[in-house]
Amino acid sequence: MPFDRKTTFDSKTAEQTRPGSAGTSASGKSADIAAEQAYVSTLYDRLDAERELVERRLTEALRSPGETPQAAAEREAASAAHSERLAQLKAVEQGLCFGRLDFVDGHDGDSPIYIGRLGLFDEDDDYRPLLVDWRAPVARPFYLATAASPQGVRRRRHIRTLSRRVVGLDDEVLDLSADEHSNHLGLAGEAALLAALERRRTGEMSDIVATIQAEQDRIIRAELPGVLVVQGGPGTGKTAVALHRAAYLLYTYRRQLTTRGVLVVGPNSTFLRYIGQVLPSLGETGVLLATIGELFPGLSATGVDTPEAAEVKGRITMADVLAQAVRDRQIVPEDTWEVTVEDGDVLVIDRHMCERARAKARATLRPHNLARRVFVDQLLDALAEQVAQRLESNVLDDLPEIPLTEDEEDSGPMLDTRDLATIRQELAEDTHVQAALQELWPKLTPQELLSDLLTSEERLASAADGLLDEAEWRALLRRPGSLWTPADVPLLDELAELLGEDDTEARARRERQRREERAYAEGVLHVLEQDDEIIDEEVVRVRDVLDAELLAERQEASSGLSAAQRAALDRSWTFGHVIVDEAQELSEMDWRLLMRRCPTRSMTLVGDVSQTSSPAGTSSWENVLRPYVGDRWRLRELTVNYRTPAEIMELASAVLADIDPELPAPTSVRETGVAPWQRSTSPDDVAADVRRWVEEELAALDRERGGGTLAVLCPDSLEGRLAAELAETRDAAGSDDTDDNPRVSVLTVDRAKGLEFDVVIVVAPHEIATASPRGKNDLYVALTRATQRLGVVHTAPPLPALSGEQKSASTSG
Ligand SMILES: Nc1ncnc2c1ncn2[C@@H]1O[C@H](COP(=O)(O)OP(=O)(O)OP(=O)(O)O)[C@@H](O)[C@H]1O
Repeated sequence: MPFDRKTTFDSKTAEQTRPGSAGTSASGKSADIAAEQAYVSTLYDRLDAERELVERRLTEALRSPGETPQAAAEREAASAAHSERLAQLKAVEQGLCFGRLDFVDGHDGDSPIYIGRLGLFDEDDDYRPLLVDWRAPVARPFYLATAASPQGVRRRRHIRTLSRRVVGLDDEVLDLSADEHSNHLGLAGEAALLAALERRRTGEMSDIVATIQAEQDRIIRAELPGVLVVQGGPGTGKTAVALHRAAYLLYTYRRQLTTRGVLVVGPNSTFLRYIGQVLPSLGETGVLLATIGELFPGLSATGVDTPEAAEVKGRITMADVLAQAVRDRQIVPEDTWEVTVEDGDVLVIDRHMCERARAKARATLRPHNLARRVFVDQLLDALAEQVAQRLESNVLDDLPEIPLTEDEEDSGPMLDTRDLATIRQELAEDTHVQAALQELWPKLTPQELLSDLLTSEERLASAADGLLDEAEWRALLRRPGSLWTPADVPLLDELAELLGEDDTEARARRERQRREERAYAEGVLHVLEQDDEIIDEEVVRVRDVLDAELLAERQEASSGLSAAQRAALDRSWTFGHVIVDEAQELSEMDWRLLMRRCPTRSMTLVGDVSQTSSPAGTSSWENVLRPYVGDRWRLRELTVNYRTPAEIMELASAVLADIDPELPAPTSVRETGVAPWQRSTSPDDVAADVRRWVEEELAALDRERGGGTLAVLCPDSLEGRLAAELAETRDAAGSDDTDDNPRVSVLTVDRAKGLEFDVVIVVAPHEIATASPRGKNDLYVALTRATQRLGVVHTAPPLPALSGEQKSASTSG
């Protein structure tokens, strides 16, 4: 029995709920719960007091008049800081304290420490820590200590609470005799972990802060710099780890990350909604959660590409196609152009003039819209020269020809540079000249260029010449007015770089603002220094710890908008750290965009190359990263599956082996004793049969677990039919425990990426597996979404991997 030396008891029975007790009596357990309740209540009192204080400060800040611009800025900064702190204090209400460590004699002053969602201190007792933030180094043994390596810990206690009430305690005594009996997966706080995993699922992910496991903790607390890749099979906690890492980094490297922000990229908006509550529940709100399709401010990418188009758009070759598409817009006319200017004169633009102007503009190596100035200058000079020559010859034509005498000199051109400048200015303002210049070297936005390109056979054929074959570039063609798709976003981003933006004025404005902020910060430092001198000349001078640059930065960071909010509005924002979930789905062009957003390459990439569905996604981390960081990246693996019970994983593993026998399947942490079922039906009856089976499963969920979620996962072709058939069942089942999300969902596999449900019914697996080149990966994803029960509905003969044939073939082979 793995539970020796582990004791679990709850407040209702005060009885141990696990076998092999450490021998605590029922009255002893009640006394323990009562003692912990008293401590936890003190913590909530402290929390309430702190909330009151911050609320008072916030009200005062909002009331302060802010008559001068300086006072108004101070007020805004103070209210933003107080509001953020208040949000943090409110977010930790549930599960404020979840752990306690008792140390062996002589270790850390012998007193236990309590671990929770944030740090609380006793102001009346020299700021003695009452509660330690889970991210603080001193809390680490809570996640890492084992009997073999106890790190001074004698007992680890998980404290279970419901609202503010202590409802149970799980104890582990860490001594070597316990190690003899410990589980083979080396789980910490096993009873608390299993209780968390057994919990009913809602449509929202929960945090795992109370039960983080050692292999996860090492990833969460890995150092900030560099690229860290986390590879792990389904259900190994990659998403959970990624989000807790964001919270840890914000806590540990607050200064660096508050100003630049953290970006978390997820595969789709359903997924972002699913994970949306985890960081706020950990008291962190300064993180931008986005899909790649949301990373071009002001654009909503709601269109859908064909798989062929998505694959081609994701290729790195598209960077060259786009560069060529930009060059194609810098025109040199075959024939001479005649431009009739506003006063009726006809000017000539010839090939030679354009070639020279274009060569000069390109030689600057500036982006298209910035190099345009050079092109325009060159051409205007040439045209002004043409006008000048014409004027001179007109004047000379009108004069009688008088030969020069011997002592007379040719007086040179009749028009001086001022005249030329005037002519040039008139030409620059002439609408016909402007139209010609716009045609030869147009000022372009990324949207204009991409839309022109994707709707024109001629433009595409030219830009793709030598880079894509005809079938490939034809896959990109679309009708004018089509919606933008997520795969367009990295292309638009690339074009934004190639085209550039003439932002001279905006930059001057920003520089002015920065100078003002710095001047303001200097003023604040001056005032603070005077205070210093009045109070105590011996104390460290303010300027020793703060300089105006830093203060200005803080001022900017706290001026109403958080870094995440500012980043969401700014395409060229660079983040302090970027976390990518389901990273295997990103295309080469997506990576190019992300690397631009993170020049320091401080990144955490989590994913599973066995789950890649996107035709543009990757099956090798090395291929993805080599162009950007060579081999300077670290790989960590997660090996334990916390979601999928062993019975379901056995079936899913057969599909994984069919994809590639070398790919390892993670080990399930628990069994449910319920084997997945498989039933067959005809394509005509599938909708009605699935409905019947869904209703049976819902009834079983209600009976056995008092509720829970169910998803039907199906190929695209069946989604509409099944959704219609299940509409009533879905309405009748109502919403999950969060009251927000329906209990029953019908989803295609790409929408179910990263999600989980208590029960999953996979319909038409053969169709899912054959619908795309990575269809078997999709099937593997679908089969690993359930936490309790799985059903498989066949509308064609079962795939060998699911019928067990493959297994028996390989066994007999
Ligand atoms: N240490 C833990 N304590 C409690 N629950 C955990 C722990 N680790 C993971 N889980 C739970 O296991 C489930 C799977 O985690 P998660 O979704 O992060 O896995 P994943 O590796 O991202 O899966 P996939 O690749 O299949 O999307 C979630 O319900 C998560 O809360």
